Amino acid sequence: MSANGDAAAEVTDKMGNASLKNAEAAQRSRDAGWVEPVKYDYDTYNADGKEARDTLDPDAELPTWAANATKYEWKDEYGDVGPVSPELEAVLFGRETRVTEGKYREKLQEIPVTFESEAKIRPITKFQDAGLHPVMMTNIELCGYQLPTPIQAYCLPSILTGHDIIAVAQTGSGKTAAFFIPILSQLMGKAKKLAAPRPFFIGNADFDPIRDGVRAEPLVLVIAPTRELAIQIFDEARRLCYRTMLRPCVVYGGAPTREQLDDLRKGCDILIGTPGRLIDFIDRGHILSLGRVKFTIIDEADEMVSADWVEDMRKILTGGDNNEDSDHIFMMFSATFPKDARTLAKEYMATDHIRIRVGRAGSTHVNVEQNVVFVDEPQKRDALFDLLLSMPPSRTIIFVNNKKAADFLDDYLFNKGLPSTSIHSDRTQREREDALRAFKSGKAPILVATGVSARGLDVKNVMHVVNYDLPSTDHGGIQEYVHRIGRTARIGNKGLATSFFNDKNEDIAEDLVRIFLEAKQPVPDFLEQWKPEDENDLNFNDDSDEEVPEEDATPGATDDAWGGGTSAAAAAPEATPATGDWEPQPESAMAW
Ligand SMILES: Nc1ncnc2c1ncn2[C@@H]1O[C@H](COP(=O)(O)OP(=O)(O)OP(=O)(O)O)[C@@H](O)[C@H]1O
Repeated sequence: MSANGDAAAEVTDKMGNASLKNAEAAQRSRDAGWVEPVKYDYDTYNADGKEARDTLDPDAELPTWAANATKYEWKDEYGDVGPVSPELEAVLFGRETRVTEGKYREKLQEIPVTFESEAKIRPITKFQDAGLHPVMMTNIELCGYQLPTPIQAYCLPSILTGHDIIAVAQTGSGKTAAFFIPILSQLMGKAKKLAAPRPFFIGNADFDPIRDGVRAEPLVLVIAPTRELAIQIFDEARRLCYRTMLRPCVVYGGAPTREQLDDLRKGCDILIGTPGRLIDFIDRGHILSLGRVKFTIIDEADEMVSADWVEDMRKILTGGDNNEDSDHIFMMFSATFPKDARTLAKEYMATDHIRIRVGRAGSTHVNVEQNVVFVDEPQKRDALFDLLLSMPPSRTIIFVNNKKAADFLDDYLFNKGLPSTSIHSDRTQREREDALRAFKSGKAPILVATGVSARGLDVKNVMHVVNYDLPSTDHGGIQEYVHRIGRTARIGNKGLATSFFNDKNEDIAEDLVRIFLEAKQPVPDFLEQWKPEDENDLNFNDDSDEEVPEEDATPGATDDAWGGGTSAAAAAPEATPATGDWEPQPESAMAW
């Protein structure tokens, strides 16, 4: 046999061995209880345009875009509250796919809250005490929210007094509902007066969005950094707007502009979007006007005020026909808020804004058990496979640091018979939505992701987060770590985070050790050298308030974690009259 022949035989042998090994691995995966992986149908799902589609199986079902998800559609004859829709209720509030409160919920309630405001506010202890609209109360009940979380306890009364707000609370602690409940409750019943004219389209077979549609003139604008997060916020809005005239819409890149446009033309009171697509629409003034916006909410605000987004944010907040009246309220929410970001954030806020912080900004939750194991780079793949097989199958997110690595690892796991899929910014939006759907439904309970998915994702029963690659300090660093591991242990559930560490990760070691010590997690020997001298004095640099001018610092506010403010009164909240029954807010409180 020629040398070439030998080489070819060797390659064939290697391939044979590899497939044998993969077959063995697949068998081990089945024995461990993982479901069979399902191949993604790229041809069907990515076929673009009618011609491409015509070549495919006509029965192949294409899922709808998340932006087109069903919502409550109001009819003029409804009066004040719309009738119940059992089918829609099942879709919106079904417990099978939604995160529900876990057994360790009381741990959420124990976290100390720092509240700074010139206004006297008393946190609520029950939703019934917040003076919410009755339809909102019913929707809260349908959501299964029995008690307000700490961030909600403070945000509800604060937002009802009409202040700008910066709110920081740990991952999975209900920040989305913390802003939507009070805002939507205030708008309920007033939507008819405030909203722009609506077209008649329900049941109107002749409805033509171009001919009959209207310009979208939302009252609420929510800006989020990623498409998946925008969709998720939209889902919460669909639930909390149920049976009301308030119509939520979501716009994000990668999905057909035309369909989002047609939806906007049916009327939009609550607009959620990612910056790029929002700007597209703002640039077309006949499609979207921000002139009526009363509430602007910036989610994951520390990310959105960073240099990466500065230009986009400027365009959105000042580039169109924005409502510049003083009654326009701004709010910022995040689980992390480093000092620099806080300083930038203040530029968007009124001087009398309220600051609410649950725990230390950027701390992790005790409900997450955090582990770190030393694994040399070449051993990581095998270590991951062994790790996945060493515990009962459960929804797992594996974070890597780049798109190539995500594809590569997804293929590796898939070839080993594990039910994986992946999500990152090089995948088409169709693929991203399908990946998430497969992950949520359990068809692909292993999701390989880049940092794009670190923030906000709220998926039921994510039991394990693996940092296959730890984030480097110049790409997200410890903040990203906090968001990543926050995909598990949401709202009183427990979860596990495992991070692979080796010499490449030394840059994050010190921050990681501090986070472990703060959360009372065991620090392994190989990280000992990064422990601070005094383990009881964890000086989180970004939690200090050094730039506060001395004359502004209030006594007792020395450990204020806000990056300062002109009059940071570290005030103990005081009483607001709590109404048990719904009473419309006085006009002065509504300010419009
Ligand atoms: N009061 C409540 N009681 C029970 N569950 C709640 C309550 N409020 C919100 N939730 C649920 O908690 C989950 C987490 O909420 P949400 O996604 O708003 O968290 P978050 O604080 O924004 O987290 P992250 O910082 O990771 O984005 C959601 O599934 C939501 O439906």
